[in-house]
Amino acid sequence: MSEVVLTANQYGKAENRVVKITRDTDRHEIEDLNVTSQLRGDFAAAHTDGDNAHVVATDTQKNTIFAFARDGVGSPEAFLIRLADHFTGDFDWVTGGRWAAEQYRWTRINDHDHSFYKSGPETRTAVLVRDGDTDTMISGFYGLTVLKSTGSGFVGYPKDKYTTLQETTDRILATDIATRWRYNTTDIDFNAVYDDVRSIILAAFVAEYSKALQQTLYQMGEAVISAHPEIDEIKFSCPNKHHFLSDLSFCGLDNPNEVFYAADRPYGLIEATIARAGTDAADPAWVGIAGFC
Ligand SMILES: O=c1[nH]c(=O)c2[nH]c(=O)[nH]c2[nH]1
Repeated sequence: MSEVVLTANQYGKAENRVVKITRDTDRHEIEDLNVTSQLRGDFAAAHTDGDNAHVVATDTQKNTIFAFARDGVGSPEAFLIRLADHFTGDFDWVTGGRWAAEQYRWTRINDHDHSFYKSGPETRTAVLVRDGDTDTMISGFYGLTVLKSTGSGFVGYPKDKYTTLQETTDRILATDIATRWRYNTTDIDFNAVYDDVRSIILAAFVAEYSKALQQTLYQMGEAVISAHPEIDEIKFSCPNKHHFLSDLSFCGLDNPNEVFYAADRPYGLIEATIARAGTDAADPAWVGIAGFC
């Protein structure tokens, strides 16, 4: 048998679906999350000898998540920091871990006190990686679908014998924004910064004529990094949701950019990372976050 060694490992309880209702007054608040806890540290004996003396049960991790929710969530990021502090504080051999959350959006129905509709698919994300004394927080969202019906074009690309795409200076630009950004600190008001980053991204989508989705992603990232010194890096993964002009000539109709066929596949897939100049591009906290380059 070959000699082997245990290298990377982590474990915990994945996808704990926690809904917290704050009902101190008649006007309830809802926080709806999917939380994953994974511990890192000295767990070698569990793997090599089946010795569970260090294995904080995944069931215990789940219970801790629900117990902490009793006090409220606040922000997904703050909730993850609280979990990390607990597990690394109470168990000497837990030297770090990875805690992740998704948060689903609920909006009041007609400003009602305790009735809501789910205003997804837009979903907020947070990942905290703790390695000893180092915390790295990566926040983001996915599923925010945006469209502009003009103010976008695509020209000047190389043409070869396989090129059929016609140049256009007036097209629909539509995408589902998925983004994650890395903070260089955890000492911030995460909800306030989140709201601001989201609105900066939307404002940048609107602001300028788009010569390509690539340019628009870069402008979004540049705006976020410029406005937020506590963010060093932001990634985007965005499908180009093609809207093809429908040819209505078969029945004698013109089509001045009014009727489109919304193709669902294939789609262009445009991904980019925009970083503050001089920051380390290979932060290990990105490992395990799929779907971004
Ligand atoms: O914004 C775009 N970027 C591309 O790279 C591309 N390629 C393509 O066919 N259409 C588009 N649009």
